[in-house]
Amino acid sequence: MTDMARRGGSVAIVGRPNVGKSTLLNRLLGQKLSITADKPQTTRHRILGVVEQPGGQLALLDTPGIHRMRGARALNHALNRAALGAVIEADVVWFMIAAGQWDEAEDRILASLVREARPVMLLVNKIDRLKRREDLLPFLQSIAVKYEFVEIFPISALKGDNAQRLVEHTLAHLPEGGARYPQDQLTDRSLRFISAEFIREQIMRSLGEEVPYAAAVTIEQFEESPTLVRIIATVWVERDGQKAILIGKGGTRLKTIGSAARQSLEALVERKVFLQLWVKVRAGWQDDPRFLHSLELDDLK
Ligand SMILES: Nc1nc2c(ncn2[C@@H]2O[C@H](COP(=O)(O)OP(=O)(O)OP(=O)(O)O)[C@@H](O)[C@H]2O)c(=O)[nH]1
Repeated sequence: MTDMARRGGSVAIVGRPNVGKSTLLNRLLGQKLSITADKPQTTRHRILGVVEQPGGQLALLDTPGIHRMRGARALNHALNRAALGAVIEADVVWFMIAAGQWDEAEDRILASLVREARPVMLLVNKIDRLKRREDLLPFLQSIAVKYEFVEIFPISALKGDNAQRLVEHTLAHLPEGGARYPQDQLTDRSLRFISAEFIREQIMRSLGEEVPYAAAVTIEQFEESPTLVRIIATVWVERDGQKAILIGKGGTRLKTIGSAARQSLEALVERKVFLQLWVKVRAGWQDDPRFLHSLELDDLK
């Protein structure tokens, strides 16, 4: 097959927070690119991951979970905008839900997808979690009537069940000649950006409810050599109390976060990583357009 003939296109992965969108992206890439945690609203950006297959190329767009806006902080608007922006860019949409769960949030998301008129494949994730397998079929029947989905796919992003079939079926819906990224390109995000995300991932994972949502990471220094990547980063929080929690007694929590982030970065860059973290307070950053701009959170990316 010539390169010109290879099928390809963009696929937006959308759904409510925490259904497993980033887990699926990483699974299909065969490596971690998008951060995951057992908490809603982990993903804050649109993350491109390019999946190469013999039959073509999928440009997967992982998106922030679409959520109902409580209050109207600029950050929340940016998250929903990033998700819907990816849908507008996409040739096909993967609408992900968790097996057994369809309520008002799903109705709302579906309504916005219908408006954009893209072919929608429904992904029913976390089938490995179902206690009774026989519950799956009636659930699939009950959601099949919601919309004319192009296909409905039960999957497990975590275990990989049905993931390869999903890719093959999706390629069939993408145009010939649509592969647009070089075959060795993984993403359009810089290593610097991914580093900030990997640090944020560990904050999401190691702290309770409040602090992760008040935290943002910026990279102050990023130097690469063939053997070492040297990173100095600042973690921004909104209040002094959050700073104290993040640092922990005698600095232990920050140390644990830094060490876990360093390890996951080393796996990505296949080099040693030196990582230094600072914590600073910036009240109201979630409403500060200039700061959101510096986090690349003000565009449709
Ligand atoms: N059992 C099970 N857990 C899964 C599966 N897929 C994802 N998870 C878990 O669900 C949680 C959320 O996964 P994420 O991939 O971060 O979810 P997300 O949809 O990207 O979340 P947001 O960033 O909030 O939009 C994590 O703890 C995952 O390990 C699955 O197929 N089975």
